[in-house]
Amino acid sequence: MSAIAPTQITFFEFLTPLVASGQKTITIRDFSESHYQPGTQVEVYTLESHTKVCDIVILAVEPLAFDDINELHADQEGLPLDELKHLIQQVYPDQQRLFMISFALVDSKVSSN
Ligand SMILES: CC(=O)Nc1ccn([C@H]2C[C@H](O)[C@@H](CO)O2)c(=O)n1
Repeated sequence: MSAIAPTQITFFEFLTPLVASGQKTITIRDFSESHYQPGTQVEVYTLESHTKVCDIVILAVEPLAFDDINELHADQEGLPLDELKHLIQQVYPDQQRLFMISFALVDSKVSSN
């Protein structure tokens, strides 16, 4: 039996401009936050104030070991590699088994035609 896919995701507020601008295209989470389904649309909220930021569509969810996080991941996260690894160690201490969630920004602009 498959679990119901989540329809919301939170990011630290300081990271949400990167998500809303389309610069951040992945996030690395632990197993408990890995149950997103490719093809689903997900609402993005700030963690601190639960303010809606934008919508994204999930492209893929893939396992990623902490030790395999590299410059390409940092580029996709919009963060320097050392900062990204430090942040992940703070959020998920001593967790080697992580998941890379790839996503695309949903354009919220409505055509006037
Ligand atoms: C509950 C919650 O919002 N947790 C997280 C976990 C991670 N992030 C960010 C930090 C890094 O940029 C990547 C990789 O973990 O995702 C986050 O914003 N919120």
